[in-house]
Amino acid sequence: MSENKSFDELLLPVRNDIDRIDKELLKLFTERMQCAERVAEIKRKAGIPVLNAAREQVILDRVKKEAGEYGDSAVALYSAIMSISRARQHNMLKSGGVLRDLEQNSPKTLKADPRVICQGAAGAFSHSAALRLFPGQKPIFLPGFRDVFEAVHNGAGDYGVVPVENSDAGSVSEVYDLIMKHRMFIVGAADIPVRHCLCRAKGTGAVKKVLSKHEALVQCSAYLAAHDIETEAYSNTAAAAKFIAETRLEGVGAVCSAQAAEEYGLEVIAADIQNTDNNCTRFIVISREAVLPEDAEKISLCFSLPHTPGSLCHTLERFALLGLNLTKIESRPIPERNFEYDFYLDFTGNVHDVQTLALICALSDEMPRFSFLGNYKES
Ligand SMILES: O=C(O)C(=O)C[C@]1(C(=O)O)C=C[C@@H](O)C=C1
Repeated sequence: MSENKSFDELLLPVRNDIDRIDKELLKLFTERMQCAERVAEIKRKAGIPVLNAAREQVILDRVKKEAGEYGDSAVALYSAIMSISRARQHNMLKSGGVLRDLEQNSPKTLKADPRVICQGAAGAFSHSAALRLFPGQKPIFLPGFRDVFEAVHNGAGDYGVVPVENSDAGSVSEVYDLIMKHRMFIVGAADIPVRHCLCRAKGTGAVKKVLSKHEALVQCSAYLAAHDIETEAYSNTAAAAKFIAETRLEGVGAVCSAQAAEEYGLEVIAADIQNTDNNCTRFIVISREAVLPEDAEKISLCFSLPHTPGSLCHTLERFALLGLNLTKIESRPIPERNFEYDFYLDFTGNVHDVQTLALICALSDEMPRFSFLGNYKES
């Protein structure tokens, strides 16, 4: 430090330079945005899409080359500038018309007195979830997830209640795939605490093997391994309980809820055998039509991304720019497309918010595949 000057005094001239440069940058940024608006008007007349990936690549290659040692940083900066440019154009062109119609015209409340479909049998965790989500309704049980989706798809039921994720065992991938296959909307969600019991038919001997849903067996893996109990996957926890109550197979037990044990008159040998104390499963409500409450708080989307460097990062940045909090991201392989993926994204937000709707509409226009899955309340 020079003899008599403070750090502030030393910084002053360089900060003055930065302020002067920022002023110029801002002026140029504003001018560039006005160019983007002119481009949008031309695109409106010509009916061409906002995104032009080839043009963006030409710009990115050029700035990388011209910025020398700052090449990669310049690419990051220009990617952000062009993302903002696209967002402006999408707003002007009111992109994503289908989604805007959905936001305007979808019902805001769930149907009264609906027919609710669940997988499994009475006493299943889906049953608890259905009672939490639709108090007073008597759900209809079908054997598989596929049956639940088909029943809702063909109108035999209004809503289906299915699990999507467990805090210990992770996602139920079959359900994610069925959501896409049947183009269902998610219209509600609830987190249900999951406590498993080891049960047997009264009067049968020591349990050597248990039947239960695959996910439940995973959630109880530590206990079952410690007690040398063989496992066999069954369609559902409560269905397994019902099966062993009916067949009374010697040495065969079930892993199920205390309610299922009671429902089918089983003896509980050990309670709370799950690996973790706060074991919890998230259930969603699926529907053929969207329901978009004014106070919905969670949005789910599914999209694929172009195979370009940083495409996921730049997409997520757009959520950050609006202060939207991502609560889940998951990738699933796209059937028949080797090593290409759909991304499932959950974030807190409401589609009736103008900026959030604009972002979703912009993404729907830009992504190779895009589905808005729903905006719902969590109970
Ligand atoms: O040149 C265009 O077509 C534009 O829309 C402008 C612009 C940009 O900001 O440079 C924005 C979006 C396109 O994806 C490509 C480039």
